[in-house]
Amino acid sequence: MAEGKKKKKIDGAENEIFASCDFASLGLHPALCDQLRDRMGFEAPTLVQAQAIPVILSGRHVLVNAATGTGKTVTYLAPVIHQLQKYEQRIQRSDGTFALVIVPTHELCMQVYEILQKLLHRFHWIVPGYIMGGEKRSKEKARLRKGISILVATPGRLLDHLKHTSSFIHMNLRWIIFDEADRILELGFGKEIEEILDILGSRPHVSESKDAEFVRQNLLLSATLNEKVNHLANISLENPVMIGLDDAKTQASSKQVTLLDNAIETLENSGKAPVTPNAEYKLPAQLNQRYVKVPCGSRLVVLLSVLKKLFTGEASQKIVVFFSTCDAVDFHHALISQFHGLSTFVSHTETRELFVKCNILRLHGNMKHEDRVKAFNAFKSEKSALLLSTDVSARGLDFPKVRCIIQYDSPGEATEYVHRVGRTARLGEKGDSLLFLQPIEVDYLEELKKHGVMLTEYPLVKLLDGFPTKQLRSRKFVSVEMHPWVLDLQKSLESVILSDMKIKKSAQNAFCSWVRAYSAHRGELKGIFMVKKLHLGHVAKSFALKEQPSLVGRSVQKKHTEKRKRTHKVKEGLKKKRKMVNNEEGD
Ligand SMILES: Nc1ncnc2c1ncn2[C@@H]1O[C@H](COP(=O)(O)OP(=O)(O)OP(=O)(O)O)[C@@H](O)[C@H]1O
Repeated sequence: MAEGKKKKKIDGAENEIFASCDFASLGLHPALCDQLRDRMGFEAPTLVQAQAIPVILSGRHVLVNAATGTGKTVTYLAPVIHQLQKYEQRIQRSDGTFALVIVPTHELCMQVYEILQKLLHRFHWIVPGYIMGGEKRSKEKARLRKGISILVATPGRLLDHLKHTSSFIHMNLRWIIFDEADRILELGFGKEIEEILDILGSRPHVSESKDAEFVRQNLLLSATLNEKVNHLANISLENPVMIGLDDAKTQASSKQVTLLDNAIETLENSGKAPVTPNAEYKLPAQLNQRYVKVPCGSRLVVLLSVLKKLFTGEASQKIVVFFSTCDAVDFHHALISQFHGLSTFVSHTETRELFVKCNILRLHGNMKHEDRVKAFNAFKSEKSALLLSTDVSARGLDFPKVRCIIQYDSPGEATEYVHRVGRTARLGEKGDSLLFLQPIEVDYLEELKKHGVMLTEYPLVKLLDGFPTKQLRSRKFVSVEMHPWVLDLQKSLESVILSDMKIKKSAQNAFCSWVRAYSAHRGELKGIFMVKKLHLGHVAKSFALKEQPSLVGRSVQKKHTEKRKRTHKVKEGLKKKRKMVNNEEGD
């Protein structure tokens, strides 16, 4: 939370974060403005808030596209609260739900709910609430029966209650908001969303329950929009105002965006979302983006070396490492939490210390709900910690002061790259990101370039040369794989695996699911991340496994074929595949 943050300018006016106006001038109620200032520490609106809030207050449907960490949550919550507190007759719990916020993950659900609670402090008659997979249905039913004015929900659980909880009153529903709209669809919840919109009678031209006084207003928000959002926009928004979709227009207007008419006039579009396949994504200008080219077999050693360097250089810092599967998160968490470094080289006292000295947390969709909540809260409040995670953390989560994002397993779609790196460099803060690529994967940089994302190379050899080794070093450049530090560290890692059956099993599981996830890349990315180009022996090495690659490889291939056959039978193949990797998002 960027509480008490001052106005900030980065590299000139175009990267200005805050607008030169105050919340009151946007038309918000004074008590809400006090709340934003006193409780949240927000002195001025961000640019997107200044642009969008007046438009949302006008009642129009809106599609908002703004960079990660620019304050989109308050952009939609503040106008909704403003309108609800304005009702002549105070709304009551028995009136049921007035606003619905649909989000893709449990963590984002909790986060939005917490912000809501803070914003509603002075408006005690407006009741916030949440429903999401993992929670007890019976408790949620009881809360819905009592009445929730603003409800935050994941799509699967929401649909469940819409169908089976008769005491869920939604006849007064006025707002439906999709936060991280594209992710909800990517997770395969398109059908659920259509069903939800049908049940709520909220599709344009379908709804007959509209009267002049009580019009529906739907909002869609994301830092990245893709073709899927076009579809959602078409089925849920009616003649929407687009905010942030046309850079030239929005930047030109960003200085005097406080007037509603001006904002609508300047930003209004035809009503069809102009999303092109190669749309440029907005990234925080102050984000330092790099990639490191690492041969497959040396990946684990390089990851640990980078982490060691980062945590040694700056003892107090927060780093997130993204993996493609839950098993990979579990394995690396277990390994890093017990690895003490080079067994034959460091002194006795040193070996007692962890190789990467920090609090190590993990977060993924296969964890128990309570453990997810614990990890999420811990990483939020820690001053220094390492979070190992799947993409369950990639969207919308606002962990304060994250210094660096490491994408150890590549993200796939460029949109996912943007959201992962968006966990750092929020609201004008500094941030670094590092993308791991194997030499056979470097074409991925071209893929990112198509979306205006440019990375510079990380000096890997310099990093490796900075570590001590037993062997005398020749002056000549040796390959990364043959670097003495890499050889020594790899040996030590392999000895940990050899001496502990439990962690060995975890490494094998992680290896198998990693290969499965690798083969699940879709579309053009299949041509970059090709399983057949992988050397499975080297992949095994990257899990510190010494096993013959063919043994593990065969079982993986067999499992993979079986899985494919099963998946074919399931209608919604995409949903299945994504859940295999990330599990339980959106339910
Ligand atoms: N006007 C403001 N002044 C100061 N801080 C703000 C303001 N508005 C939002 N913030 C803070 O900025 C941070 C980012 O906000 P938020 O999470 O809403 O961004 P976002 O655009 O939704 O990001 P993402 O695309 O990653 O979901 C939060 O810590 C929030 O508290």
